[in-house]
Amino acid sequence: MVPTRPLSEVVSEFCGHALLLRMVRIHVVIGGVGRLVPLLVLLSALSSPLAAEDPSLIISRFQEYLRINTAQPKPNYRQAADFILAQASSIPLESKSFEFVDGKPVVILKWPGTNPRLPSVMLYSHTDVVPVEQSKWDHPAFGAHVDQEGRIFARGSQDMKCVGMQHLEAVRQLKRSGFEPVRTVYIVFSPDEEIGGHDGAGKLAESEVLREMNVGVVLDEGLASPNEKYRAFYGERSPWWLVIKATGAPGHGAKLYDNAAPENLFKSIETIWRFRTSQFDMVKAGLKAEGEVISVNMAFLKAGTPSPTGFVMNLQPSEAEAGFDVRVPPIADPVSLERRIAEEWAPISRNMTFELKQKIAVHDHHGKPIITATDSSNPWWALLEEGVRKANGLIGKPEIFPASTDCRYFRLLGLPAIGFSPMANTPILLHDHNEHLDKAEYLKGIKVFESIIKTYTSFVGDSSKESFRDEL
Ligand SMILES: CSCC[C@H](NC=O)C(=O)O
Ligand SMILES: [Zn+2]
Ligand SMILES: [Zn+2]
Repeated sequence: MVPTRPLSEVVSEFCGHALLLRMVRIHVVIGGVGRLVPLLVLLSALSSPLAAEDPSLIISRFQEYLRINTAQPKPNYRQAADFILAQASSIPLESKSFEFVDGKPVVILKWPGTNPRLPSVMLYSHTDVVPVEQSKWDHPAFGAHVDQEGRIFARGSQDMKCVGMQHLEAVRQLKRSGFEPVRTVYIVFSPDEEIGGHDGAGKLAESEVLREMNVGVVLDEGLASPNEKYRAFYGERSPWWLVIKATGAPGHGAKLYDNAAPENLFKSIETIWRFRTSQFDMVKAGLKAEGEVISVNMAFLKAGTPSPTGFVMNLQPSEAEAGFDVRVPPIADPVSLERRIAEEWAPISRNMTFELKQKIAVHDHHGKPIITATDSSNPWWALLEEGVRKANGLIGKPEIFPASTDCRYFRLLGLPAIGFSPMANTPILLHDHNEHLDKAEYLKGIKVFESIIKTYTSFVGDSSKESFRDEL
């Protein structure tokens, strides 16, 4: 069909680009009007640097990632890596996958800067998620269902597949807009954070691969904020996983006697709980933030003599133990905490022993807290705030992350690492049932990252403060 209007007018409506109009005229002369339809398709692709992308496509890519079941203890890392690599080639970005440990890929995407000598910006996320109790969810945890209010339900929607995809989408959009970063940007996807990150971030941090990336700053995960201000984290508490064990004489269930194992364990639990209350009270009173106190929570309680029908009921057991997840802030004194454990929580005088199954260092090898500076000695903090502000976002005061993240591996190298997941006005649902994130909030987060990436990669000031090599 020959169009009833001049071809140039149709095309002008379609993409509004003078250069392309000229190309149309040339092509029409060569190929005739019969080629109009494929030509328009071609034009729409060529004109994409100017067009904003359909949000439903952005959301469907997020859903696709959420639908990959990467729950511990059997994450499908292969499928996740394939998905990320396909995304990279569609942007396009250079990509490489490293298996420091077999079957646990670290995928690294690269957007080269115009000045590759400047330290790079690393946008970091983990690909694994925690397991789910599906029966307690209203929607399939790996279905990425969007409800009527626009909430996307999936394990990982907050922790932290949202952030990984936002990094990608922000770069995709910036590239489309024609933006050219001065600094190189790396987008890194790592395995195993939820089980300690030893085979992911741990291996990357000690590798030559990281040295060659010449990283100047790391952005990793933060937490959702129930109010309008985003949260940013400069440090985190160290997990100490404590098991205390009591022993005592066994005896008849009808006999009252001192120093039975359960009694000894209970005395410790009472002491530990008084300590827990004292810490929690400071948070409740608003004197300290959650990340600034030592938290202690019971993980398990174990005693009793098993029988085919349950437990032997008329026998007082000779052993009893309890496990605690203790979280130690970087400002706490780890030596006095360990003394407290030995002297008050598991004293030998009460036939008690203890073991720290996990004891992540609170201080670095100089005996200093493992934290990222938030003052003028670290330009990246103020630049983060600037990037958020330029995207019309609000950001709260620097915080200590209450749990643990892969940031610690990079901070230990002396690199500035900031925990930041742009989710405002969002309930904190990481590791919870019905984890979800609002569609609009997700899309807003992409804009925030675009602004941060622009601000970070355009910053060319004082690189003398950036090098971490002399720390090694
Ligand atoms: C021993 S590292 C454990 C890491 C884990 N990270 C997120 O939840 C955490 O429990 O904080
Ligand atoms: Zn996480
Ligand atoms: Zn987590």
